[in-house]
Formats: sequence, structure tokens, C-alpha cells
Amino acid sequence: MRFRDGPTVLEEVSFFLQSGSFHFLTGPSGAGKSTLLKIIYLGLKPTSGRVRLFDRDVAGIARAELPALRRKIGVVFQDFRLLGHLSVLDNVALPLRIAGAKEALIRRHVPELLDWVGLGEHVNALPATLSGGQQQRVAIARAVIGRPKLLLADEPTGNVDDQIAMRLLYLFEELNRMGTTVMIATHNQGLVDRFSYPQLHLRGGRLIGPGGDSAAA
Ligand SMILES: Nc1ncnc2c1ncn2[C@@H]1O[C@H](COP(=O)(O)OP(=O)(O)OP(=O)(O)O)[C@@H](O)[C@H]1O
Repeated sequence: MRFRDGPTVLEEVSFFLQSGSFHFLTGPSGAGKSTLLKIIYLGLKPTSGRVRLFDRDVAGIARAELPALRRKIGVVFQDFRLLGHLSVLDNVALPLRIAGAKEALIRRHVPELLDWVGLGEHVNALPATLSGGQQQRVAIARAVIGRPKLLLADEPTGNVDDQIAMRLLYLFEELNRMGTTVMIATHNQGLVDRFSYPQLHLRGGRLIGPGGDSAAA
């Protein structure tokens, strides 16, 4: 993967995420973690190579199919991408509303989840009135509320203290137990080491597996 005339950012990155698996994507800042997540989310087209998503070669996917495919993916970007004119509750409810969920279910589940991520007192707030760490948790709640097939989270604990970071990891574990494939990009090695999930480690644009071998998972 290259950006215009820049250097190669990802090279010979090859791996397979088993459905229902949980992986950490680690590596130093600038290693290409965000770029890889964006490629998986089909937000970036790699300059070479092939991507298969949900057993389909993405090269054969029509642009019109992308929204439906992306709805199967919960994603937490580093810039959160919250809708500024909607309350916290309405931001988090969005995937459920798009999926046609009943309002009564939304009113029950969304506040419950917001409570779990420590935002129970902010359900009616607008995102701009929250701190960065709080906005990040809104983005996380929105990513998990619809129980996606795949969860991609980019530094989801980057702006919170240790206690909340563990709570968020438990949330991802719970989602994984219910069948979601999870991939968490982070350079918080201390947090990663508290869990025994496999790590895909990016260094110099290449993937180093748990045993130090190139690629494969
Ligand atoms: N849109 C872009 N245009 C040009 N270069 C880019 C672009 N996006 C990323 N890069 C470059 O690609 C490399 C990898 O960036 P990326 O954001 O994927 O790293 P990262 O591992 O996620 O880093 P961090 O942990 O700091 O978020 C960096 O050298 C970055 O400058």
C-alpha cells in the first residue's frame, strides 16, 4: 500500500481472520495500523494486493453494495466521526434505527450500554460538550450496539484511564463471545499483555506474527 508518491506503508501483509476470533493489531506509531483497518473497512483501496471480506473478493463488490456491507462492520476511528447535531443517545441509536429496531428496544438498550461505558449522565448531551475520552466511548457504544459481524477499533482506549480501558476491553470480549470477530489496534502493550489474545504486530509495514514469523494468523 502506498499513498501517492510516498513510501510503501504496508508490504506483503497477508493474514486471515477466523470468524469469531479476537486479535490485537499492535505496532509503533506510524506502522500502518490505521491504514490496515481502513483497508479492511473498504474505506481505502490498496494500491496492490487482494482483500477478501466475509468470503468475498472486494474487487468484485459494486459501489452500491458498500453501505450494506459496511453495516455489518462496527468501526471506531481515531477521529470518532460522531454526528454533531445528534445527542449521544441518537448517535448510538443510529445503527439500530437503520436496521429498523423498535423505539422501545432502543430506549431500553442504548441507555443501558451508555451506563456501562460510564456515560449514563450524558445520554442527552451533544458530542461537542463532551471530552475526547467521552466522545470516544460514544463512538465505541455506536460501534457495538448493533452486534456487528466484525468490529474494528483504532486505539479505542487511547483517551481513557486504565479502569475504563479494562471495562471497554470487557465489552469487546462480551461482543466477541456473542460471535463478533474483533480486531483492536493499539500501541498500549501493557493493556494487550493483560489478555491472552493473539497479536498481529506491524513493523516497518510488515506483519510479524505472535511467534515472530512474517504474516499469517
Ligand atoms: N492519507 C494519507 N496520505 C499520505 N500518507 C498517509 C496517509 N495516511 C497515512 N499515511 C502514512 O502512512 C503511514 C502509516 O500511518 P497509519 O496512520 O496507518 O499508522 P498507525 O500505525 O495507525 O499510527 P498511529 O498509531 O500513530 O495511529 C504513516 O507514515 C503516515 O504518515
